[in-house]
Amino acid sequence: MTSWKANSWRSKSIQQQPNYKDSEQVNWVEGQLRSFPPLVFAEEARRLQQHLADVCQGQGFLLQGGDCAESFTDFNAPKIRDTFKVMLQMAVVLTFAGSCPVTKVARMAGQYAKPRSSDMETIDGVTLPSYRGDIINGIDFTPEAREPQPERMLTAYNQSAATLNLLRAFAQGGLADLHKVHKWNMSFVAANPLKDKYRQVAEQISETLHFMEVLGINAQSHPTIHETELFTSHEALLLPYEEALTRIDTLTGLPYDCSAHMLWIGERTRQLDHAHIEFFRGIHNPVGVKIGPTMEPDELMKLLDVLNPGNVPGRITLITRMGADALGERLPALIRRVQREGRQVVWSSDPMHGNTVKAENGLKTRNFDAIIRELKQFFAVHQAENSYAGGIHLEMTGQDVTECTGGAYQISESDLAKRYKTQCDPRLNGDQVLELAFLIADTLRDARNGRV
Ligand SMILES: O=C[C@H](O)[C@H](O)COP(=O)(O)O
Ligand SMILES: C=C(OP(=O)(O)O)C(=O)O
Ligand SMILES: [Mn+2]
Repeated sequence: MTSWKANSWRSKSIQQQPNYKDSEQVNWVEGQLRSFPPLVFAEEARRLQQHLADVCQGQGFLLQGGDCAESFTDFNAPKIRDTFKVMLQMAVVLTFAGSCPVTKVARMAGQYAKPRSSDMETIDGVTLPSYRGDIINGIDFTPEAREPQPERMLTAYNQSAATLNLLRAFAQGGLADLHKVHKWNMSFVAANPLKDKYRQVAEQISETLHFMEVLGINAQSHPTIHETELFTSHEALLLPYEEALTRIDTLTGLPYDCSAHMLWIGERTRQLDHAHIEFFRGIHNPVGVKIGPTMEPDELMKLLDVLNPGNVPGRITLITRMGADALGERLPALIRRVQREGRQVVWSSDPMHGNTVKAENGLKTRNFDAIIRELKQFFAVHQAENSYAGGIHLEMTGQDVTECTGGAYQISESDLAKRYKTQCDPRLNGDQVLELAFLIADTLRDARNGRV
């Protein structure tokens, strides 16, 4: 294999990139980004990889989630706070159910570039380039907005820095206090129409916290009760941006993409001989790979050979997004091959992207039951294959949007337009995503007990 450089992807074929008109402006923006400080520290990425290595061994669980696409305009503290809170609330339920540490990785502070099914969009007979995420072009349906603008990379950097700053403050400044998070969960259960379903787990957690208090385990004796650790991630789609934030770590001398702790490769850009795989093979961050229903075992092995030649645990997270109907048929062969060849991977389930449908009114949506069905099948298939189902990957927000149908509040297709705010794909709202955590609590507990 040829030697790797942060820019060696440039000699390969590439998918899903913008066509910038002004290449001098692109060069200038890249120069600016190269001169800016990294957003994360390589040591943090190694720490996340260690957590993921534990998940590989069945000693933890990965919770990854956030917007499909972050927005430049809908950017404010309550929005960041609400998603942060709901992730913590889910993590408490999953930690309790699985009796294992839950590693939290947000799709935040950098999730701005979107691959699209079609390069063009047509509305009422007018055809324009598709929206590709705020780091590339604007969502408004006008020729000006849809023109890719390189300076958007600078806004994305600045906004990522501000988001990360607030997340770090929330994580360490007291908002993450375990007792507080549990109180929010109790309020969620009390208000939910299906409260009887969720009450038992919530009460068991209350009893456990009370027991800990009695033993003197509190925030004074154990400061970790008062804080948490949250990592960031996004799809590293826009390679000029990712290249410019790739730095040599002074401690190890190795290249890390310092735009986030974890980066993933999308389903549409994982061609073995293309640019994204070339870029990813050289960075040392933990890496996710989206795996759709067409993936074959041979191809998966080749991908792992390139991305993780040393078979290092925690380096690779395989994020399956096959759809509730295809997963049962497609996943077992991949698991068997991974096991037969002794490959170290975290298996995570994205139950969102294989279950997208178009509602009658034309809005993209996903049904809550289909999402739960894919998740439950993911756990069942792993259990049947004696493999460890190590994580979930969700498009979600803490806010009260109406983008996915179903859940206890029975959002119907006709409700979708009420608060449909996503920039790209439909997200689970705060209530739906907590329900999901409570609903899979038993499944996770059984899966982990089956293994022990
Ligand atoms: O988030 C993922 C993709 O960008 C998204 O699912 C593509 O959506 P599209 O089919 O509307 O292009
Ligand atoms: C683009 C995404 O997913 P996928 O590559 O799996 O379609 C995404 O996670 O938003
Ligand atoms: Mn998406």
